[in-house]
Amino acid sequence: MSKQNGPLSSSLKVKGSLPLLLNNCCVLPKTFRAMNFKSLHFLLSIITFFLFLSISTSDEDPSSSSAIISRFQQYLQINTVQPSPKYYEAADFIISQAKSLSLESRTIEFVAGKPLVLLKWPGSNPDLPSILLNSHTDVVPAEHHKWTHPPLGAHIDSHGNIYARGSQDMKCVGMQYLEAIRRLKESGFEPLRSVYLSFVPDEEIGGHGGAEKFAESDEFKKLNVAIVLDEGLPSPGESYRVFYGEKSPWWLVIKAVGAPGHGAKLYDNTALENLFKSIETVRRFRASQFDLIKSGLKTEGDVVSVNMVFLKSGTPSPTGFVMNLQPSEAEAGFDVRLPPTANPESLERRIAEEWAPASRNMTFEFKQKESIYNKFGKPALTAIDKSNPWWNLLEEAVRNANGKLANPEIFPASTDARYFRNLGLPAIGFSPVANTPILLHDHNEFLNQAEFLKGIEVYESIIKAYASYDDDKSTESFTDEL
Ligand SMILES: CSCC[C@H](NC(C)=O)C(=O)O
Ligand SMILES: [Zn+2]
Ligand SMILES: [Zn+2]
Repeated sequence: MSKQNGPLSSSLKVKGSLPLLLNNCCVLPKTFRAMNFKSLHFLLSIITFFLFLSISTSDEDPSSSSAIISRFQQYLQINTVQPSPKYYEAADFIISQAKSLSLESRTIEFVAGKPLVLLKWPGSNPDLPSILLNSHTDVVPAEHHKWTHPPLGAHIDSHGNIYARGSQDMKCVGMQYLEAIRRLKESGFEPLRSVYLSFVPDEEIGGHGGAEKFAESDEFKKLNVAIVLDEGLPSPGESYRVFYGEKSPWWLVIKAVGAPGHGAKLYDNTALENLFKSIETVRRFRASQFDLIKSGLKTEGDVVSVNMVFLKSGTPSPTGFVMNLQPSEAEAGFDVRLPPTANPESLERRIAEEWAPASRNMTFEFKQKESIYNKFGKPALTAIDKSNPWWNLLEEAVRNANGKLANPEIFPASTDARYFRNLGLPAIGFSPVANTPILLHDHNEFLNQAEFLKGIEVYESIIKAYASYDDDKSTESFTDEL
């Protein structure tokens, strides 16, 4: 299930080619005479190509901005798009990075074909609980033809914006962790606590084959984790958004049945009429929640969100749908998200009584229904006051890196952090990406290279503060109720 990773073949294989090529250049005049124009041109092209490769791969300082950006581009170019991510390519890349940083690495497959790469920077005091920096390796699909630049190209435009699926969600964060560690190592910093990095599969499809199994595993218990950092969201403004909890997904399907009949006939209780009554009710509820945000009474993280994601009905025919037949069945799917402050019992009653009432012959089922509570029966929230030293350390570390945190929020969707919070562990959602439009799962997802580099400094400050934190209280087991 778990394997220690052995040495990988070097990616700098062209390193020794330069002296050989120079030797060749010395004999060029003799060779010129023997060659026709075509073969000379060919030879010169080869020389130029290898010279370029030698310069770009061997001589570049690995800590230079261009080398850092180039590694980020390489990671973005690996096709880890759901539903067929090339996980082993991503794992090989991460392990090669770990090797260049002298980090220990292990690959664990909780589900066959879905490797989770776990890296370790050992701390000098192994008795102290550790730090876990989590990121997922998979990305959501993209509609290639609707992008300005190919979603797996990692093209950098004239403004320094890097276009790629995963540039915000969340290959940026995975690479920023690694680059921050590179900088800390170069500065001679030695961690007191061990720092782990988990690169997990399948977050975008629920995390069941990745973080969920990891959090439940004995391997995870042995890490003795004190605090988890995971993804947040980009901030359009100057301040970094930060998340101490998240909403729980309830993926709901409502089904209506009714008497079929002629498309021209007006009668009650058709399946689609029944369904539309429900859709109207759901829309009124949605509007009431949205109004609370619009009026400033509540924030996005405080309300229940509900959005219709599919509508299914009709009688198919070879040319489309039968147009003069009212169907006997119809269904609609809703993505409902509950904040940790919601009352799940009351929402479930609302669904049964108002959204899908049996009195209208309606039924409902959940494709996904996650609890808002952790395993101790409490809302899965990370403390953001003095009781949580990791929160204070984060605030201070971001400040020390000349950054500013926005007011902490509830993440409006779901992340793998929930699996760690469910254990009672503190987990903070944070992507050090400011001044950037939120383009997760959108067309033309991009991240500016300067913003990416700035985020590395922020993590450098955070990892340094976390890995140096020496306090007796933090040695308490966090698998106990907080
Ligand atoms: C419910 S698991 C799917 C996870 C996904 N996360 C994000 C950040 O988009 C979501 O909230 O839909
Ligand atoms: Zn993500
Ligand atoms: Zn995502």
